Amino acid sequence: MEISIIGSGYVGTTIAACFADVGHNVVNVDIDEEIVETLNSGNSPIHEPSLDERIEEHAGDRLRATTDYDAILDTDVTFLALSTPSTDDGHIDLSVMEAGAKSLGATLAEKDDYHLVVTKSTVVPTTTEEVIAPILEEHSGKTVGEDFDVGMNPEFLREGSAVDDFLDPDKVVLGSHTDRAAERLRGVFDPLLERAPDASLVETGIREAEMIKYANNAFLAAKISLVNDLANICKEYEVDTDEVLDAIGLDSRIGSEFLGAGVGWGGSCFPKDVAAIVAAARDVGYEPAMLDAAVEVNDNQPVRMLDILRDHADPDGARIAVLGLAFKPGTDDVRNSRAIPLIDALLDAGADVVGYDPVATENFRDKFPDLDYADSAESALDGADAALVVTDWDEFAALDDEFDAMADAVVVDGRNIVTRREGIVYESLV
Ligand SMILES: NC(=O)C1=CN([C@@H]2O[C@H](COP(=O)(O)OP(=O)(O)OC[C@H]3O[C@@H](n4cnc5c(N)ncnc54)[C@H](O)[C@@H]3O)[C@@H](O)[C@H]2O)C=CC1
Ligand SMILES: O=C(O)[C@H]1O[C@H](OP(=O)(O)OP(=O)(O)OC[C@H]2O[C@@H](n3ccc(=O)[nH]c3=O)[C@H](O)[C@@H]2O)[C@H](O)[C@@H](O)[C@@H]1O
Repeated sequence: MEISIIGSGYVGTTIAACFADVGHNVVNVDIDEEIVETLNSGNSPIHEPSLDERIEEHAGDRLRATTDYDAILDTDVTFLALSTPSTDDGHIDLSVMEAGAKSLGATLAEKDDYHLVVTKSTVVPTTTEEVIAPILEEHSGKTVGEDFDVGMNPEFLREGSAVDDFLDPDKVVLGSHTDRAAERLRGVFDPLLERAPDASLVETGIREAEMIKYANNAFLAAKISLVNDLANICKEYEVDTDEVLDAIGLDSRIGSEFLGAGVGWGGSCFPKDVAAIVAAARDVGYEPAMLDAAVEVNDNQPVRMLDILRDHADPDGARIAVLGLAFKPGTDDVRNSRAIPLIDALLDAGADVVGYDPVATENFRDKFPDLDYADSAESALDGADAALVVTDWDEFAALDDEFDAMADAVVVDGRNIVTRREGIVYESLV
């Protein structure tokens, strides 16, 4: 099938390379010329395991990129993979989606045959039908349901394992309203589903598909917050948190994944998506008490971590090593990293902070240009009065003698990964 993808960021690039991999011809349309050039030269504009090889293999053949929306005219289906950030009050910001839909609509005016437009981005229920479709109609002069259809296909990939997650998903969710749209969407995913026989296919309505994405992310974020709530109680009662969580994970109704207690969830999606669905709920007069609580628990984990630090060291004037700046291991992404509220609070308290991360230092430097950065965990710890472990990188779990070089070997572990031993004052957050 001929597929066009608008937006070649994290999601657009990954799905383009993977669609090419399963045999489709794919064109990425992005306004960023550098991204387009990078893709056309066979390289990946983002860091993601096994993406480079796929782009190198398919670029110039089944995969190409352009800044020209006219490329859409030769395709059967267009995916909108544009960013959907938050406004200051937490609502979804649709301005990028609206701009993309306008350009797409104007291009579709020139298309003679039927076309399918699929929202891949995470959008609140009704957006595809009540925002995107009317823009497409206005700018193309065509009628939805007659000349073209809209659909919704939420994405569940994770950063750091995006290619594997996309090619071997738990489920594929296809939202549509007409048989014609459903059939074309199935045609896109058939070759992928043949290669991933364990994946479930969920065919549903458009607003259901939109809500499934939020329900998925909100459930996972709330699961971590509930785990953290329980872990905080464990700590107060001096109960071994790991033993409790391992045991509850054996109940198949609970499951053992996403039970990692600690300093909480960050990243480019959980915080903005939970905020967006909470704001959308309030817009229709519903108070989402569970989701509010999930956010409150998450916001409070860094505060608890600093309280624990204060039990052992006064941050004022102290040199504090922060180990881990990425929002999770395996990525250089620092968006909404838990390190941000922690470092803000440490600086407010008068601490002299030194940060270290195996790969995310440069991205963090953009946010905190004046911070002191170390080029290894060892040098961050050298002479420090205390250390906070914020990201669960394997190399932090392996630290040992390096703690002996600290002025005071106080370690507060926000991810429960450091091995407790003689000679260090060790306290885990949970
Ligand atoms: N990043 C992730 O891990 C996941 C993201 N999502 C959702 O997917 C959507 C896209 O997210 P990302 O790929 O992370 O965004 P991104 O910000 O990485 O990429 C967006 C791309 O769109 C391009 N762009 C902006 N305006 C444009 C226009 N008018 N025409 C053409 N291109 C334009 C930008 O240059 C950029 O390359 C969001 O709704 C996000 O919530 C869903 C699952 C996973
Ligand atoms: O919508 C999205 O963009 C994506 O958001 C998350 O993926 P991602 O943000 O890449 O990373 P996760 O592995 O889910 O981790 C998110 C945050 O939760 C934290 N986390 C995760 C798991 C856990 O057990 N405990 C925990 O604190 C991580 O440290 C991280 O800060 C979802 O897992 C994806 O399914 C979804 O597609």
